[in-house]
Parts: sequence; structure tokens; C-alpha cells
Amino acid sequence: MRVNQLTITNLRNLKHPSLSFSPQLNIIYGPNAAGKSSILEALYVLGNGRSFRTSKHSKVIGDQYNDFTLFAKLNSSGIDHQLGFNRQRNGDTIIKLNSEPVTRLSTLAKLSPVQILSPEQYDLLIKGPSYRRKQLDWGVFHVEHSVLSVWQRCHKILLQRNQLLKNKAPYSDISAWDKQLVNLSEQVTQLRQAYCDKINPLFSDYCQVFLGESEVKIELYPGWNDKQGEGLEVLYKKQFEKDKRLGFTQSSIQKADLKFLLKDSKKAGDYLSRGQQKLLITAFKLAQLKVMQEFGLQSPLFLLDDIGAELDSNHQQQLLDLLAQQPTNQQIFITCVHLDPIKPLIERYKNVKMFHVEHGQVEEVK
Ligand SMILES: Nc1ncnc2c1ncn2[C@@H]1O[C@H](COP(=O)(O)OP(=O)(O)OP(=O)(O)O)[C@@H](O)[C@H]1O
Repeated sequence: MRVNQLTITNLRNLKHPSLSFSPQLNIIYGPNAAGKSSILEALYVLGNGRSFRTSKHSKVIGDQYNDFTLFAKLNSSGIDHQLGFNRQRNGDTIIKLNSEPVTRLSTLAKLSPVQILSPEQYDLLIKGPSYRRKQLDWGVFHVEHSVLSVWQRCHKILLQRNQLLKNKAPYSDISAWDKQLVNLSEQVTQLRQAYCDKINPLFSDYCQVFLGESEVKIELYPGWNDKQGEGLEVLYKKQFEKDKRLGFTQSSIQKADLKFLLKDSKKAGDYLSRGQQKLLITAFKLAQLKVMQEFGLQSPLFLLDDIGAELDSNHQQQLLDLLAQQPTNQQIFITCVHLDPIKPLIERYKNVKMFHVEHGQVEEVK
């Protein structure tokens, strides 16, 4: 996946820049509050239909305007496309792909996958499970698109089951759903587990680089405890009375989590310093990128927001070294305040474009 051109209209402080990108390395630099991250935000919206910085769509629209618009020329799986995205202050969204309306966000996700490493992501270990689950499912989806329909069917049955539990329906009515629910839950779990198995050796290698420690892994918690290996259907039977009291299904794929474990199964979130946690997340994101490159249907855009801000110069250099080894078809976007620390990276790339941003004005620097 590659974005060749992007025109942004009225997104945050960006009025109407029209940018033509390098297929490899793009550096966006300038002082604080210039609008650098807003360019990454626009790229992120192309693949996700939402910002990575806020869930409130209206915050992204430039003050004094009623909507923002993106128009991109991109190449996805070797085919050129034109993608238009418009979001109104009242929440209405119009998406057009090659002039045809698009109604599903999954179309965007398949077309233009985006991987991001930004300061917001460094809280991965201390945030709730839903946040880690999203990261996990993003990766699973991009390796195996079919997971979406399985997940959606599973979710629908869970909703029906929960409604019956709320209505205090008898066990016979509820258990009628259980076989199907168990089957779909197991399919989702197998795909999630397969993804974790792909991530782990790469994650361990990157942790060796950043933390000097390779005995690190992610472990999938499927969403239920089955210590006796009885299977989910038996658990549903055993948990029925409690589920009924609570009015929802306690054990489900929607409770799944990713555990980040160190040597001797120590929890990374409890043990690592804040700085080490950042390095661990960086390693995880790089491993996710590599899995996409090796097993995904296409490589995502890789966005690195504020690359210099959170890592010391040693680790920053290690990250830059790894970026310099990326495949030539990997498109990368980096924002930074100062160019000096990333000059060695720029020198190692053949195809680099640099954009200077100040007060929302973007200028390509030759
Ligand atoms: N809805 C909005 N309308 C107009 N301006 C906005 C809006 N939201 C944020 N801004 C402003 O847009 C500017 C750009 O912010 P952005 O986060 O993109 O800057 P940045 O260059 O990445 O800065 P930093 O280096 O400090 O992270 C900021 O001055 C911010 O106050």
C-alpha cells in the first residue's frame, strides 16, 4: 500500500495542503504545534475512518469549518485508486472509492492498512484490555480478512445470548445458541493464537535489540479461564446461573486480552520502567509491521509520530537503523521537530521527500 498524493482540506490547522509523497521515506518536520501530526492523522483516517488521537470526530475538523475532506491517490495491491473522504460536523461521512460510494469501514481497512507508532501508543500496557485487543485484532484482520465475518457472527450471537440472559430466559432457550457461539469463538481464538505465534519470534528479536532481553513474549488470554480443559460449552453450562444474575456472558472473545510477559512470566507492565515499556511497545509495533510484510495481503503505511520525543538517543539510533533496513516497497512517514538526529537515516534512503510544516503551511523541501 502506498499513498502517492494527498490533498487535505480543513483538518485541524491544515487549510488545503496538496502533498506528493515518496514511495519510501517521507520526513515531516517543523516546530511544535505546526501541524505535523495532523498530516499523519489524515493518513490514518484514510485506513481507519477515524483519528488515532481522539474518538470525537468534530475535534479533527478545523475550527470555523463544517467539515474536513481528504482526497488521495493511492496504490493498493498494485492497483491505482482514488479515495475521497469527507466528514461533517454532524457526524455524516461520505467516502468514495474511484467515484463509487463506500459504506463499510472494512473496505477502507482492506484498501489502505496503516500502522502507527505514536506517543499515544506507549500506554498500551497500562490501558484496559480493549485497547490491546484492538491492536491484536487489527493484526489478525490484516493477515486473515475472513476473521471479520466470523467475529461479526460471533458478536451477533453474543448480543442475542445476553438479551436472553437479561430477560431471565431458561437455560434450554439460552443453551440453544451455545454450540454455534462456541464454534465461532474457537475460530476467532485460533486465528488470534496463530497471529500471536507469528509475532512472538519477531517480537523477541526486536526486544533483544531494544531491551537486551529476548525472553519476552505475548500470550493470548482468550476471554475465559479453562484451567481444567473442559471446553467453553461446559463453562457456559457451569457459569449459567452467574451469567443470568449478571445479565451477560462472562466468558467471551470480547474479554480477550494480550499479556506481555518477561522472563519467568513476570508481567511487563508491573516490572518495566516507563522508558522500557516504550521500547517494548516499539518492538511490538515493529513485529506487527514485519508480520504484515511477511504474511499480510499487503504492507501497511508505517507512521512514526514524534520519533525523537520519547526515546533516548541510543535507542532512537537503534530504531533508525531498523527503519533503514525496511524493504524498499515499505512507505514510511516520520514526524520530528529537528532533522539533525535523523540525518543518517535520510542519507541511507534513495527516495526521500521532506516537508517543512509551520503554522499549518506545508512546503516540500528539495
Ligand atoms: N480543530 C482544530 N482546528 C484548528 N486548529 C486545531 C484544531 N485542533 C488542533 N488544532 C491546532 O493545530 C495545531 C497542529 O497540531 P499538531 O498536533 O498537528 O502539531 P505538531 O506539529 O504535531 O506539534 P508537536 O510537535 O507539538 O506534536 C496545533 O496548534 C493545535 O492547537
